[in-house]
Amino acid sequence: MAGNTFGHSFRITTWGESHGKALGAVVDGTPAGLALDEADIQKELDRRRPGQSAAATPRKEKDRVEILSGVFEGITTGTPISLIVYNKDANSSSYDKLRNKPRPGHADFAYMEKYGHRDHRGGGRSSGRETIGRVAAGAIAKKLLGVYGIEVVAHVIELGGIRAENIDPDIKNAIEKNPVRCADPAAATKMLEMIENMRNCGESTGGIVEILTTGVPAGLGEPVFNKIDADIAAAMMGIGAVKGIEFGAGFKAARMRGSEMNDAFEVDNETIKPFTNNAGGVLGGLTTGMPLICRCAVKPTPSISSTQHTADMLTKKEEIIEIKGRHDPTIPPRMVPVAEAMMAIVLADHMIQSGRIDPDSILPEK
Ligand SMILES: Cc1cc2nc3c(=O)[nH]c(=O)nc-3n(C[C@H](O)[C@H](O)[C@H](O)COP(=O)(O)O)c2cc1C
Ligand SMILES: C=C(O[C@@H]1CC(C(=O)O)=C[C@@H](OP(=O)(O)O)[C@H]1O)C(=O)O
Repeated sequence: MAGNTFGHSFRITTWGESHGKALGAVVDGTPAGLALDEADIQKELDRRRPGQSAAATPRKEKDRVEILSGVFEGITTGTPISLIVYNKDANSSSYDKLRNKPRPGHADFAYMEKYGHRDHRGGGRSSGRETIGRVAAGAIAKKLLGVYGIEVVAHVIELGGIRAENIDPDIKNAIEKNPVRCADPAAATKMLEMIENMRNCGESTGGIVEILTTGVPAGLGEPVFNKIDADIAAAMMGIGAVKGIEFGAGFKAARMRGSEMNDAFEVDNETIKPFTNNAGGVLGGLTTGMPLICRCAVKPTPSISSTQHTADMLTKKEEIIEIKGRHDPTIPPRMVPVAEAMMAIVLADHMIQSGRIDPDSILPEK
């Protein structure tokens, strides 16, 4: 399968570059009968778009989406859904000097080694702007999952070494109250100060994004290949700047005893369920019916304004660069809607693959 496409039964292809004419997605496999309009998709793109706060790149884009196909009279037809967002505020001049000088930590060098020719403006295809297509497609997946009571919420739990301690239980609303999308307001204030300090000294910072999914039925996934956790890991690792993923107790599990790690079972109203959720809602590649919990480690933004060593790929001479332009001082807050979208896409894919989507139940009542 080509590198621009993800999924099996619910399949997305993203296309476009950061400074090209437009970006978008083609979504294949949405069942017919789902109520869908541009507002459903715009709502998610508005959470992703740049230029909204001191925690994000100052590039100003409205990121207005148009649905080109696959929806008639506000209802999906089961045919490919094509989505487009035009670039309006690409400022490519700051990239002229970088054409042959790869930015350390970005994809410039690896793309040149693979293709020998690339759109260097704004990082081209390797830009975080590619996530427009993911978030637009994810909005459709979220709408579909909503019919079945499945909800995905992501939030920033660590940034620049500052950890969220007192997390508001109403994470979904709490994260919309601060630009770092952390559900602990005190930690969010410190994180914002940290971002500002880093920016002032030409630096950037990374962090951890947690993705929580509730309402997932037990038994979703496959037992050997296409394990649900393997598919989620591939989805999350496919987002730029993600360097690691863990489920439930995650890396801490390596230091736990079996008796601590195992989620013992209890019976509640004749329903068997585990007391605890160190497994993060997955055992044997299948969901357990407990909330799905995973976390992604996000590296610091590679484009920083401090001087850095690089080399000119034409002259083969060492060079010093100072990167100008508009960059995210940190990526985790911007990752939140993207990680939610990728989780929703994997779950919608598995719901469809396993025959759990009933076309009669998604058709809105007349
Ligand atoms: C939403 C989002 C926004 C990003 N913003 C920036 C940015 O402003 N500047 C930058 O240099 N990298 C940014 N990145 C990271 C690069 O896209 C990423 O590091 C690059 O593609 C190399 O991929 P890798 O880090 O996964 O190896 C962003 C990534 C995402 C997902
Ligand atoms: C514009 C967005 O983020 C961009 C992600 C990005 C990168 O290298 O990933 C680099 C910057 O883009 P440019 O240099 O083209 O202005 C960011 O502003 C966006 O997410 O919409």
